[in-house]
Amino acid sequence: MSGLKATFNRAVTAHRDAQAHLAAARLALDEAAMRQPGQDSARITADTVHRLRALGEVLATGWLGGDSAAFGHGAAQPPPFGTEDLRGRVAVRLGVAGTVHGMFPALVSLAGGAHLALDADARNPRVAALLRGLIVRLLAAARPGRLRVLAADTAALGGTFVPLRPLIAAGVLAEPVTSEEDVSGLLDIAEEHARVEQHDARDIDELLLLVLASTPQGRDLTRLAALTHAGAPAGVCVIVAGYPPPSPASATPPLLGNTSQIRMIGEYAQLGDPPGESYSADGSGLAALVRLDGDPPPALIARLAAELGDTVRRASALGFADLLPEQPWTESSVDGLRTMIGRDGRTPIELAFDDVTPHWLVGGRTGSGKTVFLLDVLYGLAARYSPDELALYLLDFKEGVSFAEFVPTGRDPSWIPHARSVGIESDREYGVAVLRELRRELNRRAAALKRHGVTKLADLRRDSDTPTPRVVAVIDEFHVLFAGNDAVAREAVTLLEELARKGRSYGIHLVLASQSMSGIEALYGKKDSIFGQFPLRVALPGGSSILDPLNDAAGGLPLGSALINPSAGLPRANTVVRFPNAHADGAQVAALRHELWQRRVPGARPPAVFKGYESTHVEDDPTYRGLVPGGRRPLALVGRVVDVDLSSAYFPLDATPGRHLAIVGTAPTGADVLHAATLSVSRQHEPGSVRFLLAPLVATADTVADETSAALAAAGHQVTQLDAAALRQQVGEYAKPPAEPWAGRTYLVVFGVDAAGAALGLSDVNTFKSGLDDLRVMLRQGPGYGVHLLGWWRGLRRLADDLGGAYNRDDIACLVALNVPGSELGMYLGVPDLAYTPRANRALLVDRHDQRTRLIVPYVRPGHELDEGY
Ligand SMILES: Nc1ncnc2c1ncn2[C@@H]1O[C@H](COP(=O)(O)OP(=O)(O)OP(=O)(O)O)[C@@H](O)[C@H]1O
Repeated sequence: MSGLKATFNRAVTAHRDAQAHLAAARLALDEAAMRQPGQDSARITADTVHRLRALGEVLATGWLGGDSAAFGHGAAQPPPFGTEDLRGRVAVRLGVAGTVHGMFPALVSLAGGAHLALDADARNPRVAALLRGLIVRLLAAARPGRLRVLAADTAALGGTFVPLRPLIAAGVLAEPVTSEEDVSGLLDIAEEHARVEQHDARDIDELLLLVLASTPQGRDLTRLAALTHAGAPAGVCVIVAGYPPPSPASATPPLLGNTSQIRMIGEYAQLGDPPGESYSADGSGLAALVRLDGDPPPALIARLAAELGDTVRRASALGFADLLPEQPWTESSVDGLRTMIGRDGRTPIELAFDDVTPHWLVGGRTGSGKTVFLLDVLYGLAARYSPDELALYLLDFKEGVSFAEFVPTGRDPSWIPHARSVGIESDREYGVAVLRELRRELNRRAAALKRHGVTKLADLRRDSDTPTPRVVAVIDEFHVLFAGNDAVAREAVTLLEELARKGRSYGIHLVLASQSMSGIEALYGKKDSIFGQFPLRVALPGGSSILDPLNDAAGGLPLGSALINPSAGLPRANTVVRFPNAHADGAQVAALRHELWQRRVPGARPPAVFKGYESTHVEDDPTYRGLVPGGRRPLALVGRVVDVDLSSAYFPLDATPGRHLAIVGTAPTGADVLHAATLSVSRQHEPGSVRFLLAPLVATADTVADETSAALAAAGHQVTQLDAAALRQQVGEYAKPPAEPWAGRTYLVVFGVDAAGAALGLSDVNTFKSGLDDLRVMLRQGPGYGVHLLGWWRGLRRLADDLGGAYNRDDIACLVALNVPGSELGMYLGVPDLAYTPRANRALLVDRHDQRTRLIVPYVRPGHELDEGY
């Protein structure tokens, strides 16, 4: 008993000796600020907060029985706001303890390698309040930038930290994690932090405070224990509730190091001996029960959040402008490209496309900030390097507008002069077209190196006057490319593999971004061969799948931060950076884009743009506008090819048997395609030199047929309307050799050929031949006399029947398939693995004579609604 009494005396004497009146005054202040429930918020002034912080520091230096002289700051001159750098131990108040001699603050040693454990978890409201109070006190005491708090609450799903929400909202406190998986992620971050701090022999840069509202289990508890043993240089402080966990007597939980243990006894707490010191001779801790401070009043938290939020924002403010160089376009990309992408604490972090990290893999769940991160990178690069040093290919597969701001629009004519092609809501086929284009560029560069007799791109750049910019190709949601084990996916894999393997030597760099890698590995056993070439991994929140399976540090990342790993995701190579939100700085981004655009060389071309959702009109096609009479072979234009340049999709109609056009499918777009094909051939003939026989056989096409007829007539062409019977008769005529070969071309334009089935089935009374017999002869011989059929069939079966079976399918060599199932089409064409999925605004162009198969955007008339029912 006398030992205990001596301890009390020591505690109280320490205070008395150290200007007890000052301590008492501060205690009173503390009580006023922290303990009075329902306190009038008007009384909590900035001054109160300042003084609270001051108290934090005084308490920190005035450990019981320690250096009492440290109290000598004097109440009149409280230490300045947030001064604690948390490099060594600090003492933080838990509550008050009392003896017969009076009350004194009960302090616990934290930081500097000291930790705290509570035997009840945060489901105990007093424990929850204590955790909140400790976080508030430490935040209040810490110098801005010196303390980072990560909190986990699997016990109450985050409820423990709800009262601290103003601090979370202000960015002072990271969003607490609530799942065991995310707790593992926090431990990863803490371990990484410890490793980095220990490595760097200098003082710790930042204290990481890990607050766990309950004790993790199994391996994670072992990891937590290891952190408590890591010592002061690790810069980690653990506060864990619910330790030791209830466990069978046989299983002893891993021992925590340098940890004060608190035992909850009803509404009191019993404080164990601080690490390395003792209150008692027998090691039983402080022999006075501690009445824990209650919750910090909400108004106080709000004030603190406002002040700290401001300071934090100012101290660590990271705006889009911070990523930009002083002067645009001054860097050379000979040895690589580099740009700043954000900060780790206060340290700026640069990433590079060079020999070490030629390609990047970016992962993160939807909404994790992938687009923003990519925009930061792209604008950072575009501001540093001129278009002679950098070219961009941007490809986005998702619905949205990731890269839309890089291309001119009706409202804003500017574009990023580095952008060569931009795909928005792209098709997989467009993706493959871009990859093919990149391979062509790679081959061009390989040939140029050979020609110049050099082996390195840098040497080629020195030897040649032609700029050879480094190429960065960004593919957002690239997993879409692999969706479906078909020819498109296979080609994409092959191209990606080649580009990833050889790109480094030729200055072609890939950035693949995705929300998920699952599926890709299952489909192709090629994960390693492709992704092994992507040493730089950028994991945003939820992006662990791009890291090594043992590296789940991305689990607890807050929005606006990314884990950078230049070792293909291996654990222990992580750096967490914060990156600015380019979306939030819209005006600055637009200003930069305009500035770069103004700097473009005169005559620079805007990027080729593919917008997957946009329909296309023949009138806008430069090829169409350039058509004039007199060409050697008339071209029937049907749409735009889904390729990098969106080239015109057409069929040359020459004298080869079978040069006719069949548009197939029930989609009303069929009539529009026929309209475009007819108008395009009409532009290539002088009026009067050609005949158009127009058969509108189905009601759905009447409007289009009338428009076609009117447009032809307006252009001065001769147009004759046919019904089914007249069509049958004309087909009979054209099955015979004309009296005068090459009297001029004739185009039979039939809207709904299938509707002529009955008429074509009739036999000629003289020749006994059916219209179908005549049709087949006409199809073979007609082109030789300048007769071409342009027809829309609504079913593939009807077309096959009209031709007399698949054997005759070359009799109409030019096909535009709309909503025809890929398997049916493949069977008809004799191509079993045909990769075609019918969808609105797309068609497949097949030219049987030159073995061309292309996905196209078929022409529609302006105002045509996209077909439904796919
Ligand atoms: N650095 C940041 N700081 C603050 N907020 C950010 C930051 N980066 C992104 N955000 C916000 O997160 C939200 C999602 O960002 P973003 O659109 O980039 O995500 P995403 O991963 O591309 O999502 P999705 O895949 O659904 O398109 C946006 O509202 C954005 O403002």
